[in-house]
Amino acid sequence: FLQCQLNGLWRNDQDSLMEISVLGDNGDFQGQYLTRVTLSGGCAQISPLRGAQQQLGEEGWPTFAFTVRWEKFSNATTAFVGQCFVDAGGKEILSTMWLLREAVGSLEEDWKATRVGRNVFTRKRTTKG
Ligand SMILES: O=C1C=CC(=NNc2ccccc2C(=O)O)C=C1
Repeated sequence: FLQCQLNGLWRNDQDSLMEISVLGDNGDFQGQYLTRVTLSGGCAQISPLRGAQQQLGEEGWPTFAFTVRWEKFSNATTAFVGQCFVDAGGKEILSTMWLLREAVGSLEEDWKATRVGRNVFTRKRTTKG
């Protein structure tokens, strides 16, 4: 499918923006993540992301995974896994689940260091339409 190529600009439920720019020929990709949320109440930050997607060509929609290393404010990392779908109206969505790992001060606190959630990304309309 021509659709569900991951490169481009995506937006999630929290209104964060993700730009996937470099697609390697082995399914690797890189990009930037502009988060709208912070754990410490700081301002929005741009953080690097790296991932890999399945290369399916014509059949099926690719599964992928990527990690965001949150810059500056926090010693935290999020891993997203998901799949790209095209809905009945031809709209592409990235349906993902994520694990957010926050640094904690001791092994005793390790139990509370990882959060999990769902996130859906849709393409951000660019002016090019
Ligand atoms: O300093 C930080 C630390 C964690 C963050 N997590 N963001 C996320 C975690 C899970 C899903 C979506 C987001 C998001 O920012 O959109 C953001 C900034």
